[in-house]
Amino acid sequence: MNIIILDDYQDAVRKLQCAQRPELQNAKVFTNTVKGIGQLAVRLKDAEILVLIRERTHFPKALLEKLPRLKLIAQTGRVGPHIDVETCTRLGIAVAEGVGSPVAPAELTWSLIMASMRRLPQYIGNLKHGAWQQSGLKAGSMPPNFGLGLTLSGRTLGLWGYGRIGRLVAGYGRAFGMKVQVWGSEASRQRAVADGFEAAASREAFFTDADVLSLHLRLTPETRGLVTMDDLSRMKPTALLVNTSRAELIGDNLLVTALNRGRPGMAAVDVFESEPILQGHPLLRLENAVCTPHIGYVELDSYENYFKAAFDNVTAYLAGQPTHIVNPDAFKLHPGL
Ligand SMILES: NC(=O)C1=CN([C@@H]2O[C@H](COP(=O)(O)OP(=O)(O)OC[C@H]3O[C@@H](n4cnc5c(N)ncnc54)[C@H](O)[C@@H]3O)[C@@H](O)[C@H]2O)C=CC1
Ligand SMILES: O=C(O)C(=O)COP(=O)(O)O
Repeated sequence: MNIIILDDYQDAVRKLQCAQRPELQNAKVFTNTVKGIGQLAVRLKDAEILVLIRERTHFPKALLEKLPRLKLIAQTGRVGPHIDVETCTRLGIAVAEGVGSPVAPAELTWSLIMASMRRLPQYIGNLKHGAWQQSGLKAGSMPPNFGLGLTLSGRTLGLWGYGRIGRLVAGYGRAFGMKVQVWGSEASRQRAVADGFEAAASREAFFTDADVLSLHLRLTPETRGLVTMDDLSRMKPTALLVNTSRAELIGDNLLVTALNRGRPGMAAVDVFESEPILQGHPLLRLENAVCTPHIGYVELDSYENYFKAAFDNVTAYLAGQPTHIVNPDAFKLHPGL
């Protein structure tokens, strides 16, 4: 089988020692992302199995129809709107998802919360340049009171979304003595209440009350642009907004405008509308923004469970026992694989 692995710019394949899986030994690995349909069609024309590392390459109908040999797309993580699954089913292309553990992204969220609330990136950066700032950061162009961090205990942690990651983040918040308030769908709020957390009384109260507000939703047509300027302008000038989910829930420009206005006072983000972001991106220039390069799953345990899950799906498919297929009807075209 002709196997192509796309977008491995975190070197997951080598780190997983895929070379030791005989079935993947001859797989062609691309580390750079190509976006145009024409270029992709050339790159992928012989592919029978495609492994997608994350979701950087999109597979709309126009591209899928140009890949006549394709039988399987195996994706790290959940299959999102970047793959036209309906077209895949019609063309007999099976799509498999490889779900990882929510622990690593939940822990990254907490790393960002703790680092940001105590201004660690700023202190560490300044100390490297010789500034011993034991009595707080110098105000400079930063919002008032930004120079002193805040403790978490007794403060309010607002979580929009209570899925696999949100739920873990809530539990860690409880361990820090925070008051956890959940907003989101009725079902999410009910699950949070069943776990002993509070549901926010209203969307307005959710944004007004939070000292730390973190988003844990999936990006869908309904959640794109979900957070508005109205929401952000209700936030406290001392509050921290965290986004490890998807940039499009807010939009980079809106967030930059809100941070420039000082509500919220600070943001910590792992996700951007276009990745990798370019040097000079406005969020990188803001003193009250802490940015990481989409590293929710970038740590050893995840490489072993998250990326491995996608490769296991390829191995199972090749062994004639496909696993984690989201569109089993695709097999109607190729009953014997
Ligand atoms: N920065 C990074 O590297 C990573 C980012 N992510 C992102 O984090 C976000 C959250 O991911 P997860 O927590 O795994 O998503 P999830 O699918 O578990 O939850 C997402 C949403 O679905 C709702 N939901 C989940 N189960 C439900 C149920 N049984 N009933 C009703 N509603 C339910 C949740 O309340 C939440 O609003 C996503 O946007 C994901 O793409 C995930 C992993 C790594
Ligand atoms: O890698 C990411 O950023 C993801 O969002 C993957 O999360 P998922 O495994 O799709 O829930």
